[in-house]
Amino acid sequence: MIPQQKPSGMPFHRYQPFKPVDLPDRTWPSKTITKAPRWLSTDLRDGNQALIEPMDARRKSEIFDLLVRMGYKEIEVGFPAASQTDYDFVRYLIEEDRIPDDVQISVLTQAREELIERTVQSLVGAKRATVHLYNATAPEFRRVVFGVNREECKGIAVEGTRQVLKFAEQYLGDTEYFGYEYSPEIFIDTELDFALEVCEAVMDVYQPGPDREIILNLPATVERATPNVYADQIEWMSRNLSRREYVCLSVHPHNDRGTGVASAELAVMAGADRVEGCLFGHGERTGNVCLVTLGLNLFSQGVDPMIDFSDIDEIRRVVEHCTQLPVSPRHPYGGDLVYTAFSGSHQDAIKKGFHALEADAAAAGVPVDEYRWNVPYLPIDPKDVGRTYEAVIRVNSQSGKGGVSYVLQRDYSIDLPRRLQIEFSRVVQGYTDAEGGEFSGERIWEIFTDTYLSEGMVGIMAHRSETTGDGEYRISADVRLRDEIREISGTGNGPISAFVDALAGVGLKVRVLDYSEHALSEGGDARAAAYVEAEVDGRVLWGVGINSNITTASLKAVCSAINRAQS
Ligand SMILES: CC(=O)SCCNC(=O)CCNC(=O)[C@H](O)C(C)(C)COP(=O)(O)OP(=O)(O)OC[C@H]1O[C@@H](n2cnc3c(N)ncnc32)[C@H](O)[C@@H]1OP(=O)(O)O
Ligand SMILES: CC(C)C(=O)C(=O)O
Repeated sequence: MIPQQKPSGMPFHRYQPFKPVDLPDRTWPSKTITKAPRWLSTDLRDGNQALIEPMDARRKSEIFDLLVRMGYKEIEVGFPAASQTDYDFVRYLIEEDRIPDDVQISVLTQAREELIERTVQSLVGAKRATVHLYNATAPEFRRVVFGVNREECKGIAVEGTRQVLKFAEQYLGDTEYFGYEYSPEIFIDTELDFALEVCEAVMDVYQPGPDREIILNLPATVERATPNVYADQIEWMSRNLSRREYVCLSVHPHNDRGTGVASAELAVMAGADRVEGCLFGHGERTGNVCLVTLGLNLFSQGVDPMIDFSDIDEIRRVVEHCTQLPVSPRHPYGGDLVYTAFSGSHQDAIKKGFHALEADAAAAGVPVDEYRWNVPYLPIDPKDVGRTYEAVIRVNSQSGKGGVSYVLQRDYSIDLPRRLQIEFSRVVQGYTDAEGGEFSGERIWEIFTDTYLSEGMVGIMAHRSETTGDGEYRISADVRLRDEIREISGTGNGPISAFVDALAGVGLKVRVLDYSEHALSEGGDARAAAYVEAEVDGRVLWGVGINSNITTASLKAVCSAINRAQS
């Protein structure tokens, strides 16, 4: 019988389901995203206002330069009326000429005259600048926070817009491109007809038109609905807004339900032209939508994100340094562990995937770095974001033969035959079970050498051989047998069988079942590895030999199998 879940006792009756939007002819579910939306980074504003220690000018400047290097063209640089630090930072960017000509900075303000004036003043001398005005429009905010009715709430937005225009005219005569953005804050909880009414009223004042776009930004200030509801809201607004061709419809998802990325993506499918967010999802509470995830999600679908993520670790380092908050090791695309497989079946598939990729690329005559990426468990090639393959396969107690052998091959050029992989991974498993934690390449190599390459009962000191006229192979060898050096000789159809014959003469019975060898390196000091599967005293096990002489390597491998049988 299937176990029955029990009521949790949690006070869920205190919460109400979010009301869906009545939009039966919604079109977004059948859309796909084929080009990057316009991005706005609000790392220096929404991201900054939620830090334990807001960034100082130096840290803000580092983030700004990073965003510019990455290719962001719209950057919200602060809330200048909030603090002297924010104000001074905007002044610094302008006065020190730190803003490239093709970058539009923006600044946020409440709809309060004295704040708007100071905000606009902060922009004097900027070539391109946007003032972003907001006021909360949701019913609960109208009632509790502002104590206003719908008309009065709309009036705040309208009056604020007028004041922005007035002060822009007064202070920003030299600005080459002045932009205006309006956000009905808490849009997600605002009645759609009212959100539309406020946006229309704001547009009536601003008068968008050719070369005079207005950005209407519809924030999921607190993410409270499933992403499909947000998408319906955006599609509804997109369909019903007048002057749509002059409106840049922007979204600003937060991540309270953990679905900020999905909300942004569905919103773009629903008609949003622009997305506001922060690198690695910084921002109020659970954060703003993560721009890294959104960008690289597009990349993974073959769409140019129009942002350069090719050095993800550098991006992460700067963000961690400036925000003084760590990025989770599991963070999509940028976390330490996100291109790593510890578990055996994943490692096996990845290893096979890499081989197949190389073979397919070679067959197609295309460099592997250019070939269509398709490796199991890795949505993108870690190299495309500046990672190496070093950390792709790491070994712990969950790992199987694929992982262990991959690490040996990657770090030591050791290419174990399949049955030896199985045998050795059981050896490693014994250690990982006993010791716990992750095993580095060095540790695995140490176990490998202890297991297969260390001295034992028998060792080969020297050997001489000749081939007789009828193709028989004769060997005589000096072997160390326990503490004695003995000269032994034997014949066979090759060095291994002749050596096995010689060993039989001193009572060591070995039956060789399988053999393989490969070069470990190229050039004058080339070494080879030999692998022998042998039956010794009724046990079947592998031996390994490494030497610059391939015959010596194979005789060592026979000795290694005998020694292992004794242990
Ligand atoms: C969703 C968002 O992220 S919005 C951005 C939020 N970011 C910030 O608030 C950071 C910067 N803010 C600040 O530093 C301060 O709030 C300041 C300097 C702007 C204003 O400070 P204060 O004047 O002390 O006001 P306070 O912070 O208490 O803000 C609340 C007041 O502003 C009013 N208010 C809040 N938002 C708005 C708005 N968008 N438009 C008009 N008035 C607003 C409130 O109704 C309240 O008014 P009341 O005092 O008459 O009740
Ligand atoms: C000011 C607006 C855009 C905001 O930050 C929010 O609603 O989250």
